Amino acid sequence: MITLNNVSLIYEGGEEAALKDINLNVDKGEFLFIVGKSGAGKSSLLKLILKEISPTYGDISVAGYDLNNLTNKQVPFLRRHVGVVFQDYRLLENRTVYENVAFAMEVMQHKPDKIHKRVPNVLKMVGLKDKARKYPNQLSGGEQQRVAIARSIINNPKILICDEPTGNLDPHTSIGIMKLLHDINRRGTTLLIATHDKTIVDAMQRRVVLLKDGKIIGDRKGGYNN
Ligand SMILES: Nc1ncnc2c1ncn2[C@@H]1O[C@H](COP(=O)(O)OP(=O)(O)OP(=O)(O)O)[C@@H](O)[C@H]1O
Repeated sequence: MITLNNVSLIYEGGEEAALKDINLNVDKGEFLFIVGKSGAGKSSLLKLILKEISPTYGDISVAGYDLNNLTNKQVPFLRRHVGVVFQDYRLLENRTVYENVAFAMEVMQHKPDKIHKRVPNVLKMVGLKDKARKYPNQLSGGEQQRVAIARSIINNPKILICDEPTGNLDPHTSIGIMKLLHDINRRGTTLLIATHDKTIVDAMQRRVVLLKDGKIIGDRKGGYNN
């Protein structure tokens, strides 16, 4: 589902490579944590997979797309297959929970009756059925993150990428969010989570890729320190 072959990334003006000779293969349906200290290269790796940036060297393929040969016009086709969740939720403040999630279907030009059917189902799945008419500032951080997750999966992506999804949440709320992501993974979505959060990595006991100074120095199943 995702393959990186000998990928290196040097930012413009950067002295050292942010990622160095990365080889990574993620199969369909996998659940993967990417961990490492601040500056290790986690966000850069996710940005490469989303084609927000391009590698200096190496090949990347995502959901069947060869990213080196993808034109700017084709990037939206890749993004249809890849949902994203950020630490800071990035919700539209002047739209309700329902509207935030529906908007992601509207931009994909789904028909209104399909939107009216699917949005309540996904809100129910993330535990927000009763909050559909609320605005983001009327919700807790955990609830806002659930809206962001609902929005990220509303178009059934093959891959879900999360950058520090529990970064702003307390431990109890974080575990709730992880259970939801686990559920989404069990339904078949390939899941990549970049995180510092040792508690959730230890709790889940899944594949953990450890980055240090832009290199993969560990790749095995278990807790944060394995
Ligand atoms: N736009 C940029 N231009 C130049 N250098 C960058 C840029 N973005 C990141 N870097 C550098 O690349 C390296 C990796 O950064 P990256 O953000 O991928 O790390 P990270 O592991 O996600 O860190 P954090 O956990 O703090 O988010 C760092 O040395 C960083 O300073």
